[in-house]
Amino acid sequence: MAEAVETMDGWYCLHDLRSIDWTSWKMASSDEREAAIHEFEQLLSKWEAIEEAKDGSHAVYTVVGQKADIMMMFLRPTMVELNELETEFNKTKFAEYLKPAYSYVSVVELSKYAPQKEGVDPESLPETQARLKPILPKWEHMCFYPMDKRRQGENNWYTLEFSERGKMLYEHSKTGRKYAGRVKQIITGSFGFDDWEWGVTLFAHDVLQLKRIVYEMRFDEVSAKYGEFGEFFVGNHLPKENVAAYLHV
Ligand code: VOV
Repeated sequence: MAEAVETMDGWYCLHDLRSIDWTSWKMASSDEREAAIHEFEQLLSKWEAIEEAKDGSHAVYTVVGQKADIMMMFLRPTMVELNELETEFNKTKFAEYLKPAYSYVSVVELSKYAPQKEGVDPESLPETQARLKPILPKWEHMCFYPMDKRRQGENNWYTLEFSERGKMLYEHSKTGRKYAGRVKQIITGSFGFDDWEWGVTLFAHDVLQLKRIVYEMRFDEVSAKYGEFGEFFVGNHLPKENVAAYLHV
């Protein structure tokens, strides 16, 4: 039997994607629209204060293509807080004009494949804690997709020895490191939480870097042999000060 890797788990994560019902948004009076925008901006300010206090983080992006219009990513210390935040958002006026497009529940995850230093618990290190409870970058572009590791015939990730998986992930990390400063990745685990095994969230200033890293990684053994991918979503940063202009009709 192959051995499971130990994981370190951080903040809980919700990717919440909605489509805007532009018809009913346009039919609303301008007062109603203004009130809905104002209330949403206030909620964004509340989320900013939570981020400032390092009690969570969030990122809001518009989505390119027909799969959704807005993509929100939330991180919170507990699943309960994540649920409360979702419910609070659902009760807003703005949410009345939104239709669910996709959602994904997971938790920020780091695995202990790398050799551990004698007597040092990696989870106690401040740099590990910063990665488990990250403040999401507000870079220009974001891409999100869920993925699995294949369990088919010859290619079954879950029957490979620990050392073999570790070696492949080390090779994977070498490809990733080439993109340092250009792509920031947040890997979230979703075993038991959602339909896929991991969520992959990538941030970039230059959108082409997202295409390049995903393409280049296809040639890493771990992705080439074992990667299975769900739907991809890509979008552009929507800062609070641009919300009113984005929703203007
Ligand atoms: C942006 C760069 C980048 C870098 C530096 C990087 C590094 C690393 C390291 C060091 C490790 C292992 C330890 C840990 O930290 O968990 C991982 C782990 C993981 N990765 Fe990664 N990854 C990147 C980027 C990166 C991308 C773009 C993808 C999507 C793959 C693709 O084909 O579309 C990905 C996936 C994953 C997954 C699903 C895991 C968990 C695997 C498991 O079985 O547990 N990842 N990753």
